[in-house]
Amino acid sequence: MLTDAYGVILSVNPGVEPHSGYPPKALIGRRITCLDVDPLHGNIRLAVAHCVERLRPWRGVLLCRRADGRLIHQDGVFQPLGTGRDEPLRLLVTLHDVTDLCQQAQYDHALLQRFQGTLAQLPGVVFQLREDVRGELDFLYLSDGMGVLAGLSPSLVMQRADALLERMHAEDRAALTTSLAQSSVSLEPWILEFRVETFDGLRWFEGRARPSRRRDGSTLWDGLMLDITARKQEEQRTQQLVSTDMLTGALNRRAFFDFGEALRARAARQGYAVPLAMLDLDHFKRLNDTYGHAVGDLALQAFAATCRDCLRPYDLFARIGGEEFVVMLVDTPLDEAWGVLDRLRTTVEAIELEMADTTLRITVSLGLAVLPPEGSLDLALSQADQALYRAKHEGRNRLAGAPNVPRVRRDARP
Ligand SMILES: Nc1nc2c(ncn2[C@@H]2O[C@H](COP(=O)(O)OP(=O)(O)OP(=O)(O)O)[C@@H](O)[C@H]2O)c(=O)[nH]1
Repeated sequence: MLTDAYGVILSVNPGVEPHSGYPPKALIGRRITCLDVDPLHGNIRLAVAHCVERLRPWRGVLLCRRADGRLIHQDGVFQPLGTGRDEPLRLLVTLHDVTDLCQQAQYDHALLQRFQGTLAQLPGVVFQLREDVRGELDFLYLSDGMGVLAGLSPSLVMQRADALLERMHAEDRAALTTSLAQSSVSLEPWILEFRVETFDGLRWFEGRARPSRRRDGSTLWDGLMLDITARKQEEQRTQQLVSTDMLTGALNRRAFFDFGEALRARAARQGYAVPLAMLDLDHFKRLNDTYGHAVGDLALQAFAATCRDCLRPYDLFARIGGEEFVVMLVDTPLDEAWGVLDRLRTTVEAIELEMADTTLRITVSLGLAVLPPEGSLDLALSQADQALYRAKHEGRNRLAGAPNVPRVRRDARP
């Protein structure tokens, strides 16, 4: 349709009737603002003013009222014509009914809002992660759970995936790289448990996602991260219960063979030997018989606590029999092992168990063997046991080495 500079309709094409409901004749001579749902303040008035003042086209969505009163959305284009000096200014106006499109957009928007509301309520983080062909990772989407669970703003992590990766536990970061690479090649689901440093300390997460390959060669994972800290703590408590000797707090026999085997495999891979010692309290039957089983228990507890103090947290220390213990010294050269165990022996010797009318002392005998890189744990244990037997035989309260474990004097100092 064509209007003058005041928006008065000069001519219309017949197509105006189906979507406005007005016969063309009924519109000629009226202001075009009569089509607007709000003739005084609506967008049609603004569009006309814009074109007249700036002599530039205007485009936008107009909310109009049809002749039958029904509201419709129109995509309106207002184009100024005749902008020369002698020509009167006219406006060429085209209107397209986009009501269906707008309703669809409103519906989609409402759906999206509901969907995002639901995502925000989930006890986890919904994410979409992309790995491009150069192996660079970036999050295309992260739900608000990222902020709630890890204290990291989703938009920050979307800008820079490293903001999350840098907070991951170093061991888990390596596992993440490996597991994503495997999932990307095989297109098998990705699953990983990992730790993240959050505002609330170190927390455990479980990530699960399905990969898909995109046309540009990148891989896209759609998935979920859940906070599994409570479950992990429970698992750790249970694991501790089943692997710990209740009386002394040392690892029990079963745990020793589990962890010892893992330690053996790691040492074999890395090609180093592990010193291994058997420890047995001396004349323990006599102590039990003289002072009673309860005092014997106290002695075992004091002994185990002393051993823990003398060893490093990552050495393996376990009670494998009544008053029999075993130690595996991690990352320790054999000559140092002599020194460590000698110090342990003398520290045990210095334990004073205060009784009502006396002070009890205990001693320990030790047998040292070595688990070579390709050796067997059972064989090393039996060699340590034979060395222990020799220590007992030679008078107790001493450290003896298996035949293949020569004593190195310089490190045998207390
Ligand atoms: N109090 C207490 N005693 C235990 C426990 N487990 C084993 N024993 C006792 O430890 C003693 C071990 O005695 P033996 O194997 O004869 O050895 P020993 O008396 O220490 O003699 P040597 O090893 O030759 O110095 C036995 O009397 C067991 O009953 C325990 O959990 N608590």
